[in-house]
Amino acid sequence: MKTYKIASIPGDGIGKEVIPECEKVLNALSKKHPEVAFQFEHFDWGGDYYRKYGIMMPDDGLEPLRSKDAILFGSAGDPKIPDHITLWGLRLKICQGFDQYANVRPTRILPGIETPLRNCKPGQLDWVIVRENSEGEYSGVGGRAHQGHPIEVASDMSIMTRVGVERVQRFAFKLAQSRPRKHLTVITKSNAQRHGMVMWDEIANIVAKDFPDVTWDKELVDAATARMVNRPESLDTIVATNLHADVLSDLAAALAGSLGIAPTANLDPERRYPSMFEPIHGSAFDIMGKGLANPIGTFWSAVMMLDFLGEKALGAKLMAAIEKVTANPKLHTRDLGGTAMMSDVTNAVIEEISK
Ligand SMILES: NC(=O)C1=CN([C@@H]2O[C@H](COP(=O)(O)OP(=O)(O)OC[C@H]3O[C@@H](n4cnc5c(N)ncnc54)[C@H](O)[C@@H]3O)[C@@H](O)[C@H]2O)C=CC1
Ligand SMILES: CC(=O)C(=O)O
Ligand SMILES: [K+]
Ligand SMILES: [Mn+2]
Repeated sequence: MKTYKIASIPGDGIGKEVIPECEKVLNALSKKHPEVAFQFEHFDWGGDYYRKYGIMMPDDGLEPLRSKDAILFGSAGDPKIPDHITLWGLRLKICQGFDQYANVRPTRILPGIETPLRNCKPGQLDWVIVRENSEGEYSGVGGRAHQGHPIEVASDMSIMTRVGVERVQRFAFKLAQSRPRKHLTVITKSNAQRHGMVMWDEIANIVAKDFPDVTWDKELVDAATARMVNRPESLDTIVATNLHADVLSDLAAALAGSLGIAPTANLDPERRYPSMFEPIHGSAFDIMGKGLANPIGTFWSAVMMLDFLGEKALGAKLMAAIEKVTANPKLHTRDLGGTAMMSDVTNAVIEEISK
């Protein structure tokens, strides 16, 4: 029997609701397939922890995570604490601390889900967005001076390193190569941002030479939004900066039906550190504590976790169960226009995997 050690960090808001549901689903999977087990260690980090100790997670909090096979994460964000404190104190501390530089965000229209795109057939929207996850606009470099005075100044510097850009592009080319279309779109803003983004374009030209079987094109990020809406079938694998891909992936999720469905993996592809799996959404202050959250994005993230752990068959089994459940409109949560509660969706997925 193989036992995977999983750090479970629900965090805040609906993260505290969807992560326990995901543990139930993984335990049900293990019950059906006893050759695999999950040993969860729980970490109560987040807004409540901050209210007690003044920090989102302990300063040496990466240590107990280091020995884990993977991290399951909910969301960082509390209505009563500034968003930059919660995000930097928890999620970014882990992503950057473990150099999880490749953030992978698949999007497709699952069975039974409606896209707001009038002319888009389900198979025409099948993307994987690779988000640079360690530097760029979210490097945290910058500062404020003259605070509160009329001459106040504030800056956020976007840091692009050759190593950082090349490694994420190489990862994206390789991912594109593994998909049937073998196509990559490199998204930048190299007309207006004339330094770092120009370097992105130059590096893409070099890395592309190592992937002769991958076709690729470039798109500026503003035009890319329109292309996602108007010609979804022209895209397949996408690579973009930390900020650009953050924005594009919420758009992608909405075009595929809901932010509540979309999964993500924060990967250290070299496996020096544990990787972290989470839904792309945040704490959803407007629905937290009501049992209304759609747990599918978290369950799909668990599929990505199983795949990364090498448990492809189990991942496929969970994905099939998810798709069986989305295909039934009676099991759609409110974000999908339905009336199902989060627990109805969880129970239905568990029922499917237990068959
Ligand atoms: N990875 C993380 O930890 C993230 C944290 N955040 C944090 O979350 C907090 C709220 O951020 P927002 O910008 O409002 O984004 P959000 O993703 O939490 O919510 C945006 C909208 O989508 C809906 N939504 C999101 N997930 C849903 C789900 N599973 N089921 C049904 N509806 C869902 C929400 O109800 C809301 O109307 C902030 O503190 C923000 O910094 C935001 C995004 C990611
Ligand atoms: C923080 C955020 O928006 C994200 O990780 O997507
Ligand atoms: K999240
Ligand atoms: Mn985001």
